[in-house]
Formats: sequence, C-alpha cells, structure tokens
Amino acid sequence: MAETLLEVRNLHVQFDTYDGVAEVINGVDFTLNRGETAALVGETGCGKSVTVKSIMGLLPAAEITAGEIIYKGQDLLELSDAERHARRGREISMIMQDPMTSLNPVLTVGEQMIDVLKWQGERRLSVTDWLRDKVSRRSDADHRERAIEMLADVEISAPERVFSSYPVELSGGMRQRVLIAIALLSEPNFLIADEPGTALDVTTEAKVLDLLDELVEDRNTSVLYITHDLGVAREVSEFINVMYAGEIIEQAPTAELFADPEHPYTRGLLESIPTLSSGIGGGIEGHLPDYTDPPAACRFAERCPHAESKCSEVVPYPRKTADDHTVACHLFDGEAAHDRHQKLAQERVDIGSPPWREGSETETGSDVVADGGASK
Ligand SMILES: Nc1ncnc2c1ncn2[C@@H]1O[C@H](COP(=O)(O)OP(=O)(O)OP(=O)(O)O)[C@@H](O)[C@H]1O
Repeated sequence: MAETLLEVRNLHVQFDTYDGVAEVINGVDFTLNRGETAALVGETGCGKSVTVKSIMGLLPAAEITAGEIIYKGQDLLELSDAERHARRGREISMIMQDPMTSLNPVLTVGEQMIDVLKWQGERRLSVTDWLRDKVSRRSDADHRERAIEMLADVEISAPERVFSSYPVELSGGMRQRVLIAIALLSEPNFLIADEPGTALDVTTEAKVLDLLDELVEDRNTSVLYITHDLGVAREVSEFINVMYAGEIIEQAPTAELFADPEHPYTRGLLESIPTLSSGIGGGIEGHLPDYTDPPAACRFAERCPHAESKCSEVVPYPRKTADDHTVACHLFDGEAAHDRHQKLAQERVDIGSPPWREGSETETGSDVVADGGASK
C-alpha cells in the first residue's frame, strides 16, 4: 500500500487586509504519497502559492488559523522556525516560478550552489552550522565538484562555464535548469515545483518539464506541481487536486480526472485548455469571489452554469464518487469523504444527475461510497 508522505488537513489561512479579513484558504485537504507526483491546479489567485507557502513555513503562524500539515508523521505547524528551517532544503525543496527573482543577481551560479551545499543558502551562519561545516570535512573543492556534476545532470552542456556565470549571463531556459539543479542539490524527499516552466517558451518549457520528470523519477522524489494549466498537470502528474477560491473542489488520479471530470469548474478548465493563450480559465465566465466576503456556501456558485438555490445555502463538502475520486459539488451529494465533514453533511441532497451524465447509468449519489476518512 502506498505510504503517505504529506497530509494537509483542514488548512485555513487568512490575511488582515484594508478591506477586512481575507479568508483565502478554507479547509484544504490533500495527501501526497512517497514517490508520487501530484499537481495542485487552479486559476491565478485561487490560493496555490498560499498553500505552498504554508507547507514551506513561509507564512507567519498567525495567518494559519487552523489545520495540520503532517510530513512524515509530524505536524510541521507544531515545529519552531529553526526546526522548519532545518527541513527546508534537506527534506523539502522548492523550485520557484521566476528564475530571475529566485536567483541572486550579484552572486555567480557556483557561489549560490555552494551556499546551498554548505548551509542551505543561508549566508548568516549560526555557530552550530559553522561547526557542522568545519567537521563535515567537505572542502570547497568537493562542493564545487558536486555542483558541477549537478549542472551536468540538468543537461547543461558547459557546466564549468555556467558555474562561474552570473544569472544575467544565462538564457531563461538555462536559468530554470540552474534552479532545478539547486533544488535537487540536497537530494530532498519532497519537491514543490511552482509553475516551473511558465516563464519559458512552450518548447523550452516542455524540455524542462521532461527533464524534471526524469530527474525526480531517478531519485524517487515526491513532487507537488503547482500550475494553472490542466494540460501541464496531465503531462507531469499522476494525481490532480483542482483548487477553486481556496478550496479543493475535485481530486482524482490524472487519467480518471480526464476520463470523468465531475465538478463544473474542472469541466470548464478542461474546455479552456485549447484556448489558454487567451487567458487562464478562459472557458469559465466571471471572476474569483472577494475573499473578504466569500459566498457562504459554494464558492463557485456564482459562476456555475448548473447552480441551484441549494448551492448558495448549503456548503458542498467533498464526496467520494469513485476510488480516489472526490468532488465537492451538490450535483454529487452522498456520503462525506472526510470524517470531519460527516457530522455537518448528514442531509442528503438530490438535485438530479449532472446534465453531462444524463442518459448514463450513474445516478446522483448512487455511486457514492463511504471513505472513512482520508481524502484519497
Ligand atoms: N500576504 C497577503 N496578504 C493579503 N492577501 C494575500 C497575501 N498573499 C496572498 N494573498 C491573496 O490570496 C489570494 C491567493 O493568492 P495566491 O498567490 O495563493 O494565488 P495563486 O493561485 O498562487 O495565483 P498565481 O497562479 O497567480 O500565483 C489572492 O487573492 C492574493 O491576493
């Protein structure tokens, strides 16, 4: 049976803004197994980066108002900043969206890589780190050799030259490869890849994604891809979590999600894939709700072509509709998929089959199976 590496449970994040409290992340649940590649997909502003920052420990505790982020059996939210920092890089690493802002322009690639190998990129050393570095007996020459090897692994053809270059001297594709090399240097068990190819042209993006795919497979690294593009998620991940306005509205293995998308938002995203050049979520009219005054029930109801009065009155908790497939939409009401929702979701609602399933054998709720807890 697959072993869980990361479990995010009932995560709530809010921000104080001039317009009031923005309830951005509203009860997010998902899991990632060891060696698995999963994606978190949704349009811009839906809360992907805030979720990831919560996992990385880059948000102040006050903003995370509830939930658990269990990594290897331990709730990361209970750790001190120092303990979180120790896990970053060595255990959990991240490739940022924009290589130009993620790389330090005044240091060479090599200097940045050696910093990571020595002390995870921090130039301000604690006494303990300094001692650890002294006793590790690894010399700068060893670090240099390791860094150049890593640059060769990301298929940079002149690794020594790139090692001595400043970021501004490299092309966009090369900088993205350098970022991948830096993220993998400390051999993390878990990698978060935040739109790793978005800043590149389509051909270079495809090459970078293929390369990343090979590298993580060789190393058995678990990866969470963050993307607005379901087409990219299909290429790179085995499991997809679709996010809308700070909630996971559908989760399924990639093949299952593409074969049988259920949530109207997922279907809209799928329909918009060919027209993505015209904008993210181009197939769905309307905008994300205002997080300082979000809808009380379904956050998608205002944009949903199938919304009924129920949708603005009763929260649609996630329902399990097939093995590993959950959806939070009243069109699929049945048993709650998570223990924590069961007491809140006793009322079964029948508002008919989803229109795209009319004529099929599946009836609303009839294919729902109890899950007993986990989100997948
Ligand atoms: N520090 C903050 N203070 C107030 N609001 C914030 C803060 N950080 C994020 N937000 C808001 O949270 C919402 C979700 O933002 P987030 O960056 O997570 O979206 P995203 O899905 O990652 O989008 P993108 O694909 O553009 O990166 C946005 O409305 C954003 O303005």
